[in-house]
Amino acid sequence: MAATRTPLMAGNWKMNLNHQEAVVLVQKLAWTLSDKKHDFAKVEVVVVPPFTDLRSVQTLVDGDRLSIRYGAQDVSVHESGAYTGEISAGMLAKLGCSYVVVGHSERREHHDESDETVSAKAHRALDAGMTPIVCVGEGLEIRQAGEQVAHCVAQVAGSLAGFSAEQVAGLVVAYEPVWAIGTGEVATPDDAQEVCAAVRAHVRETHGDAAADGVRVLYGGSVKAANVAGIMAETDVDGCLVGGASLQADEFGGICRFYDMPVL
Ligand SMILES: O=C[C@H](O)COP(=O)(O)O
Repeated sequence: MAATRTPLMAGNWKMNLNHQEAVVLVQKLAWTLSDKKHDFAKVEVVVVPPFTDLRSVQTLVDGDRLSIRYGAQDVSVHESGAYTGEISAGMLAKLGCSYVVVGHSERREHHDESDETVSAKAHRALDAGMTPIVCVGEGLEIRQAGEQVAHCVAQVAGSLAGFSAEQVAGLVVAYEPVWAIGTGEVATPDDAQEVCAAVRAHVRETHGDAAADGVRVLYGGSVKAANVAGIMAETDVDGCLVGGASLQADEFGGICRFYDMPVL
């Protein structure tokens, strides 16, 4: 983690928690962090609930003037129209979303999303004033073949197609090795650093120093309060995209306060 970039902890709830449960969790998280006098300027805290929870989260965040930010798990490539079941970037922006996750491995796997689709979604998010969190990552076979860097860099190249250097500087890329998602199989800090550094080096090559120094690269995959400090000690890891552990306020609160945690 470099001092020039604000660390970002984003909790991706996936398809968990209804809108009432969402309010309870965000309230608990806010209390937990406020108890510890969390400085949100020091570590940015984001929750990424299902679409159906967003309006309730917005009402709570606005009403209680919380510093927690929130985002959506996906967005349509289309602006509006006859696309049943789709949610547009404009709708999400209107709900006060700051971030949109695009190209999560579960979307790439279960919905066949290509880098081209991911790029189109990232453009929609950015055009609507939100920050895309662009996910990349390799499956177990690619990891075993030692091709994780080439694979992830290619995904980044495809997913960031058409973005200017200035735009890339404000983006977030999340490296999530698929074999470490929800499995308890956390990548080592060295594994995380290897790919995060390669992503940044690629951005430096294609978009220049300002973009490479600005883009935040997160790690995701079985992150917990107990292992977050070691991961965050790596130079090119600027935060975490957290799944399961973000469903518990205490655990996610601990992750957000990684600097209080022991390095294992
Ligand atoms: O978006 C989050 C990631 O898929 C990681 O999920 P996990 O923390 O449950 O392994």
